[in-house]
Amino acid sequence: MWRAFTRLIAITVESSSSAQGATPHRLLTQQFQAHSHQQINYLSLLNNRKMSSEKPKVVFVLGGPGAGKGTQCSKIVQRFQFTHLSAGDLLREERAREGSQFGQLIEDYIRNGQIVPVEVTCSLLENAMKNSGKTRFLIDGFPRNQDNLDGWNRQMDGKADMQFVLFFDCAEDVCVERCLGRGQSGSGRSDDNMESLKKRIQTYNNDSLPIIKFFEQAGQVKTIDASPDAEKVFEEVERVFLANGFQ
Ligand SMILES: Nc1ncnc2c1ncn2[C@@H]1O[C@H](COP(=O)(O)OP(=O)(O)O)[C@@H](O)[C@H]1O
Ligand SMILES: O=c1ccn([C@@H]2O[C@H](COP(=O)(O)OP(=O)(O)O)[C@@H](O)[C@H]2O)c(=O)[nH]1
Repeated sequence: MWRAFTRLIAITVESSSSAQGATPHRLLTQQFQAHSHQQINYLSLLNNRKMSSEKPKVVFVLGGPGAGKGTQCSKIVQRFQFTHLSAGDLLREERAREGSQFGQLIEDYIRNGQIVPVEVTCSLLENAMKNSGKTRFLIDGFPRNQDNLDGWNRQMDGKADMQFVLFFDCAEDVCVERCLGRGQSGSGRSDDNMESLKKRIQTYNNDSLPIIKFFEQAGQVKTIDASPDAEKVFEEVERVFLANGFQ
């Protein structure tokens, strides 16, 4: 049945532009929701370690594709005691995992610049948090839309303390240039090309920016100008962490 489902997804992606009033994302999500309930449980079963008794502290790291989130997270990890969890990397790992039931689904979403249903992403994040045995996390590239935010609140309610959102503010043309540069220097990513990038940017503007605005209205966003070179950007980042009590 799952194979039939993934085939259906591929067909849906191809043909959905002609479907009346239905975006590819909506169709994919509907198909996913209709079939996912039995499939998803195994992700929860992957974890068999217990989380430490201290409630984990989480910083959400957001910004456009190529804004420099991953680059800055590596620097934060070197300077402060944080564990970096990139939602995109976890999805790519799951896609590559032999026997994964979600491989094709993840690939379809990523290539189309769309956002994977939260049940998959949030389970991967929660498992990674538990398995790390650590208590301070940078959650990079998540939550990216309302579905992500709702899913996180549902699944992680009472299990983690979100400290703030680190937002890398970066002009669209700079983001595009950086992603294409990353593709040319051998990222091997199936979405570091102009065609996927257009869709990723559209998704970012339509779905992710409203989430950043939501956090901003709640006074939870620390905005960093991501346009200077990486060292300069990190000077600002470091200031934010120090000002928020991290050593
Ligand atoms: N401040 C910066 N200035 C110039 N290039 C950068 C900067 N930060 C990151 N890059 C480069 O841009 C590309 C995207 O950075 P990355 O950290 O992977 O972004 P993201 O995780 O936001 O997608 C990489 O090739 C990286 O080396
Ligand atoms: O929570 C997430 C994070 C990533 N993605 C998918 O993974 C892609 C790459 O995300 P990543 O954060 O790795 O890269 P970025 O777009 O920020 O460069 C996105 O376009 C989405 O298709 C997703 O569906 N949910």
